[in-house]
Amino acid sequence: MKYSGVDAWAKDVSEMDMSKERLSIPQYAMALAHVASLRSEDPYRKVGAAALDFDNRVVGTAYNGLAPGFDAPEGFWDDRDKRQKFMLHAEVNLCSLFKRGEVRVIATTTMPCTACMQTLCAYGVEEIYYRDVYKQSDAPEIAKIYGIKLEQVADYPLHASGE
Ligand SMILES: Nc1ccn([C@H]2C[C@H](O)[C@@H](COP(=O)(O)O)O2)c(=O)n1
Repeated sequence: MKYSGVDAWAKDVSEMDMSKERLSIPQYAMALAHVASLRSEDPYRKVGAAALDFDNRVVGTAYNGLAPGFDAPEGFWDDRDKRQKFMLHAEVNLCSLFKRGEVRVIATTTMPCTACMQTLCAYGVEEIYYRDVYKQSDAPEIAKIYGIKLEQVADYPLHASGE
């Protein structure tokens, strides 16, 4: 599949033979995560995440941002280093929606950071899909040692791999 934007995606979908073509579960979860990322208020990096249960039903979606109800003071967004410790990651916000053992699949538009990967392990998540690599993360090493599937998914409606 090749998508280069919402218009191209809409055209492709309208031309798809829906009786034969079907999104895979990772693509489905990533498309949901992508839409959630559009709600992020972080101008530097917008991250979305989606959770599916053991029947592939949607448990919820979330995105990175400030604690609910907190209004950023003037200049808050100007300094990435200063605001970093206050940002709630999409994956942590997602974990606030379920209990351990309720979710099998997570898709997140950015690879989980080390702390979020540890949290996802604690919640019993079995498969994690990410779109963008997050360089300062030990997620691949953590996934390997705990036997969690961690795979990149970059080709899905709204987004084409290589873009
Ligand atoms: N897996 C990730 C990586 C980052 N972020 C968020 C936290 C910040 O809001 C923004 C930028 O993060 P940083 O400055 O740490 O790169 O992205 C996130 O929600 N999930």
